[in-house]
Amino acid sequence: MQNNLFSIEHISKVFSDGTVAINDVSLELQKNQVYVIIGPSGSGKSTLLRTLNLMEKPTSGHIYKDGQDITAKSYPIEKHRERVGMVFQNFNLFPHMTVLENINSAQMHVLNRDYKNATEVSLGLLEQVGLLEKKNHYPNQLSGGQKQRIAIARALSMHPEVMLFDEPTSALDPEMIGEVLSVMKNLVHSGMTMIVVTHEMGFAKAFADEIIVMDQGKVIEQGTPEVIFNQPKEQRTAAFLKSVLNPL
Ligand SMILES: Nc1ncnc2c1ncn2[C@@H]1O[C@H](COP(=O)(O)OP(=O)(O)OP(=O)(O)O)[C@@H](O)[C@H]1O
Repeated sequence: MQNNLFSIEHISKVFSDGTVAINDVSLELQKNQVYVIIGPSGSGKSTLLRTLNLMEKPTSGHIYKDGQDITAKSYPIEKHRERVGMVFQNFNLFPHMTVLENINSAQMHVLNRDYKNATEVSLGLLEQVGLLEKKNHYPNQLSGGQKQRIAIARALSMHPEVMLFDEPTSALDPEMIGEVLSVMKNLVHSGMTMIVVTHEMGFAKAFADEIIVMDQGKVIEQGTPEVIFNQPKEQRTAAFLKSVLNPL
């Protein structure tokens, strides 16, 4: 199918201690769509996300991107990662580099852009995330929300085809969550696929084209926010949503 980005076919991930993190998952992910993966703690959401940039290699099954088997031994992982941006819960900025250097780094070392071109791209992205005035600061001079906005800018500097977000707001104080979600909101349908693991149900409801619900290593159902929130097929989905939406 022309709009297919990833075809995930029967993947499982068993860690060396025997934990089955993903248990026979198959999914089709389309270009320029927003997917939000939800589910209880330990259900395999992060592991599934990490298989898409091969930070975790499935123990069995295959993942195809644009028809090519990215799980094949011969597949060029580094080239793949250039096209797949990742934003982590804990930002992963380089502490010894300024904000500008953080965003320039991969552009210069991986894409071979010269300093002038990289800086031009970085300054544009800093403006986009509203942090131009912080360009000469170091990460430890920033709030958590600012660090995450810089991490998003850094991932965007590679002009990725797909952005993976692994609980991007869960390490933040509540008052900083909105500024990060607002940057993410502006990326929705901007030409890239977004795959987001989050407990922010407001984001899922407002911006997901499709919600993927996981439990115990399996995708138990998937559908539009309307269906998942209002008429979930699975009792486990209803119970999970109740626990996060009405915890008391
Ligand atoms: N490197 C690892 N070695 C062994 N087990 C692991 C490893 N990474 C994750 N797991 C286990 O795999 C299962 C799935 O973990 P994963 O982090 O994917 O779940 P999750 O749904 O993202 O959870 P959370 O919402 O708490 O982040 C869990 O039981 C976890 O303990």
